[in-house]
Amino acid sequence: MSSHGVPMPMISHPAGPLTGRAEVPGDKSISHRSLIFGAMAVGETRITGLLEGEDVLDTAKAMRALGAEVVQHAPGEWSVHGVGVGGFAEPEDVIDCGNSGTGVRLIMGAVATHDFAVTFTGDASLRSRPMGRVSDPLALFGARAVGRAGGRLPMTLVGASEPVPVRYVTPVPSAQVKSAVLLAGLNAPGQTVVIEKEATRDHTERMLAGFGAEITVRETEEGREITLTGQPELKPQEIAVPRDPSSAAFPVCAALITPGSDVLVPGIGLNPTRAGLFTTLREMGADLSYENEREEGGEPVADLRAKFSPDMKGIEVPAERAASMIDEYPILSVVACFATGKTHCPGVKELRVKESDRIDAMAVGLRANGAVVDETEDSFTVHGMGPQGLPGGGEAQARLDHRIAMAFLIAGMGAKAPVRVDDAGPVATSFPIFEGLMGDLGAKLTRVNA
Ligand SMILES: O=C(O)C1=C[C@@H](OP(=O)(O)O)[C@@H](O)[C@H](O)C1
Ligand SMILES: C=C(OP(=O)(O)O)C(=O)O
Repeated sequence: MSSHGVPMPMISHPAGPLTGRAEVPGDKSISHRSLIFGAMAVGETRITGLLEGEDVLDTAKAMRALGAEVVQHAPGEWSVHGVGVGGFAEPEDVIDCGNSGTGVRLIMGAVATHDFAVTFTGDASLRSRPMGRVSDPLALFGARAVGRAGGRLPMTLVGASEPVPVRYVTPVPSAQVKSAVLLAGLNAPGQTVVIEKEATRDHTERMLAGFGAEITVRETEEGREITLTGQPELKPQEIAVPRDPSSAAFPVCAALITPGSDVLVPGIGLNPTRAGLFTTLREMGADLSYENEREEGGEPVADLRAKFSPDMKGIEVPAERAASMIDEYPILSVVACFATGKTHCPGVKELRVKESDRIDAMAVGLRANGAVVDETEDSFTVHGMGPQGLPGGGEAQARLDHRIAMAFLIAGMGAKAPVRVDDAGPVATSFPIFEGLMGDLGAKLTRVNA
């Protein structure tokens, strides 16, 4: 079920070879930021390759509600006429961010240093996720938040009328928390400093610098320290959004586990804060190569070529790598079923507060399809079954989580028997063309009645 629909069950049947070219959509993290930063610049930002998934479309609506002019000109081609830092207007209604943690947390940051109140909500998944991790640091700027028990949405944020700059050490490895503080800092006078002990994706730092903000990053004993000078005039940009490595993960992993496959996934951003899955797969012995390596918009980019890999081995995934592949653990746990030996993933407590509890969702769904998975509060282990792979034949619950739905649909392609997913609707939040794209490669996905 998407935030507005009925459940859409889907069955993924064991597939023949998957072959061809998989042009995945634009990066979700960069798409949200293009719209939000564009809305805070003075003048017109033009965007190509924007991800038109539900999460990003909800952010576009929110930017309109705050006073920016956001226009779609053609598929993927958008413009945002920004209102300048400090220029947002009080929205007339509640802001509904649907399924998107990134959307709600970044927008909460962006409005926290404006002198008005905004009420935020989302779908059942987003309403279950913790927002205190954002409202706590925003209180340091002078904002006040009232939400449901446990810091859940709906939540009303009363912005600071006289914001002060903040120094904040993030207590969890989260680019959303870091970004919320930096966005609030944009409209506070003086320098806002965020320190993160573990580096998380750095799109906010890179893009704000591109928009002309004064932002510096240095390594200190405490961690990675980011200093932003408040109240800049952000200059509008031309942004070409690179293709999303988190979406590329699905056709890549499908090829690795499906006999005879050879798939090319062109133009994928390999920013080191995002590319942990591909490093892990190569360590496991996957036949995954980077072709035509180049730079685009200051980011490393390559075409990924993935081939069926019957000789993968289970590995210990370093905990330090977790942030750089945090959204990819569901699909990694599927690939791990097809490797020989155990794959152990420590340091992944954050998976418990995503769109679903992803450790539990994967463990339960994989077990229902014949795998052995152990879990602790902050880790899990998949007992690989070697090239004979996953038996399949079971159902998995998507739990309003796009990555869980897609991971199990990919599992069915390499499994011995079909895998049924109770609801493929959430896939549209980040990868609206998934069904057609995988079908064109040779996957057999069928929609069934609820
Ligand atoms: O900043 C971002 O764009 C994101 C940060 C990550 O969340 P956390 O900040 O909660 O780790 C990630 O899981 C999410 O898909 C996108
Ligand atoms: C965690 C994710 O997204 P968000 O936090 O933006 O809902 C994701 O896309 O895997």
